[in-house]
Amino acid sequence: MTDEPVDVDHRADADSSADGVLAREMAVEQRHLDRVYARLATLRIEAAAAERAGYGIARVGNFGALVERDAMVFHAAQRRHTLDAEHEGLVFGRLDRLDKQVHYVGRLGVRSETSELLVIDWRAPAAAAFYQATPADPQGVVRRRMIQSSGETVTGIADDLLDATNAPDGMDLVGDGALLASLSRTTTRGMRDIVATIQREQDEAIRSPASGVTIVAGGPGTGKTAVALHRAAYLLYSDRNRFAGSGVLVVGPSPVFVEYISAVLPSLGEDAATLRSLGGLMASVRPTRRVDPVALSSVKGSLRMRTVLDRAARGSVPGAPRELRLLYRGGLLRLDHDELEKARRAALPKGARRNEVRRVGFDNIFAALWRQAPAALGGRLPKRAVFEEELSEHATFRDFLRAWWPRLTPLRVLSWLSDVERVRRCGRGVLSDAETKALAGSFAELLEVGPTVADVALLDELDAMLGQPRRPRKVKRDAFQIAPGVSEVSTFADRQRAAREASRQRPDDYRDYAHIVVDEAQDVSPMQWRMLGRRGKHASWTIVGDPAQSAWTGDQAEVDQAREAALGAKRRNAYTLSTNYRNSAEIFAVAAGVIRRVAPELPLPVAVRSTGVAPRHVVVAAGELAAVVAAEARALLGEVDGTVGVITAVERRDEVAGWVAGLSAERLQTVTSLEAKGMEYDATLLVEPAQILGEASSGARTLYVALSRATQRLTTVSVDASWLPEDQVSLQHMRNSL
Ligand SMILES: Nc1ncnc2c1ncn2[C@@H]1O[C@H](COP(=O)(O)OP(=O)(O)OP(=O)(O)O)[C@@H](O)[C@H]1O
Repeated sequence: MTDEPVDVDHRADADSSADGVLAREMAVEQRHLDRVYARLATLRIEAAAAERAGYGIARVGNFGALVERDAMVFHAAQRRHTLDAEHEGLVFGRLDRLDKQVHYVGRLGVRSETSELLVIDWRAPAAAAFYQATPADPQGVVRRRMIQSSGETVTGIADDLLDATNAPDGMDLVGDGALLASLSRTTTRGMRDIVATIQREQDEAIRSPASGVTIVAGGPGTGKTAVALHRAAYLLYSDRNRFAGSGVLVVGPSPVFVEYISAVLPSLGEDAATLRSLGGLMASVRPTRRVDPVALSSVKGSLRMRTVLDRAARGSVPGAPRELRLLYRGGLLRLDHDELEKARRAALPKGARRNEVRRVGFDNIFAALWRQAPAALGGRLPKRAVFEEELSEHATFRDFLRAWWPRLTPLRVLSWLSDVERVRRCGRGVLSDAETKALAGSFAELLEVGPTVADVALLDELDAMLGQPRRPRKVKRDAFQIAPGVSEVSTFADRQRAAREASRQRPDDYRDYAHIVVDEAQDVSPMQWRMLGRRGKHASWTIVGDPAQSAWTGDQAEVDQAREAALGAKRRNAYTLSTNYRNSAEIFAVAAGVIRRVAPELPLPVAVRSTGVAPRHVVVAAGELAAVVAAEARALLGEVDGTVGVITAVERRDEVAGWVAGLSAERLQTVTSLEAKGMEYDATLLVEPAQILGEASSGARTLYVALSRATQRLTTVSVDASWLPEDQVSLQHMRNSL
């Protein structure tokens, strides 16, 4: 990499007023941007042509040509891919270094036709100083400049002087902080990348070592999700073969959340990561919106369910034949219930997978029948091979085997647990009476209504316990067969291409990810950790979460145990984020008041932005709730340009959604307190917060989440105002009639 200085223009005789300096500096940056975009246009044309030509060379097929093709196709394909990505804000930073070099930082690296470095990719080591340098530790940077642009036009610049002693004469400083400007912008439906304003503590977590387990903690709005996504992009950049080849899986709490974050990686030019919600990890299962009560989902998430499921998976099949009676060669062959049970148990030693040892069960039946055949058949007894062959073709016998040891699906086994007596048998010693009844009741709805999110981890566990029926093996495709007759494993371009191909061709139940990012990790249950662990046996991990926002009401020791088992003995790298970039200070004060009541010692992040607008707490009579909620939602839509989130207790969601139906569908979303996890809106309207508080023993933490979703406006509407922190009571607006 050459670090030649690029064209810098400091004209001493120019206008020295603030506006004059700003205009001059913006013109300097505009000239650079023009150069970059012109170069980009050429590169785009060249890339398309080079790729076509490169594959033309490949068809010639000799070794020298392949090497040449390698270079051409690699650069061309990579370029075309990145050049086609979104380029708004392509160049967003500039570093003036002590050694007089000037580096521009942007979404991708761009060189001039003479290999001069016009832009450094933000993920490259040379760009790290843009995020990490401070006046206390300038890292060789004299001035850091943020460049804002719209399309291809520079719209603003903002400077930090990092090394005043070494600043050259005539170095101008302009602008206000770009971070605060970016925080005050309007929220759209999707999350946006923060590549231009990543802060130092965030950058350290993003660039944490690729191997091992990176753990990022921090309160609401500290950028944990943003860090997790930028880290995925960083890993894909730093070792594309490994991470794009075997895949990066990003897991979030809900489909609403996954939709919210889905645009961030593509905006960074990365589309190789797989995004899934916790309920969407099994390709064959789609959970419904049915939600388990918090206490029940803690039972379903508990490791105790392993015992229950294991017993269910190994138990007898409901409705299976209790005896076998077979007329064969004029004799009666008969196995009673005890003999059938013996054959089943002998085929299922501990750890055996039922679908995989089906053949052993069948063999046991043949053996038991053969033992009694001499007595039943006398002189008509054939040789054993003939006996087995004839039985295998005997229709009644085949029907019996199918009914006695069917191929089982996880859904079928779980639905057996709708029978309360079976749950009692399978749960002996691990489930209370109340838990037994609640589980059976919930599984009764499984076949009719569909599984809940917590059921998915149970189905996945059963899938692992039951195993796959044996299937003929498919011929394995050679990932490095790049074209018919052209096969090689040694060139970078091929690996690159194979990696991209691999991500497209990954099977639905793919499990061998190179890296797994888990967001909102505080809400992952022990059974869900096991489900994640099965998908990353050889993976490195990024775990992002905030224990204070957890809705888990079960045994914390179980969570720790399951999580440690999933992550394995890999090295841990821990980071803590301390600034809340989302909430205005006024809004976060309400959330802080709620969490302080249950966790007075908890370190809380600092909200850096103040809007001067106090949250609005409206107290109404029960009969007025619907009308006031609709009126307040309408008011918020008028006050902010962006999104409004209406947040309710789980059981009220549909009712409240009905109250605000008809208001802006693009800008307003009604979500439950649990769906609100990780989300962000310009304004939020909390309906009856006391009900969220009372939903479960984790109610205060869930209310803390709900109260910390808004960037600009927070309104609460309560019939029961007892939840209000004391310092907020004076702000409440009593309202008895409309
Ligand atoms: N360095 C930054 N520059 C600009 N915006 C930022 C920065 N860091 C975070 N943000 C913004 O702050 C908001 C909160 O970030 P994010 O959702 O990642 O926080 P979080 O820690 O995951 O929050 P929570 O735990 O509450 O879900 C987002 O809008 C994000 O874009």
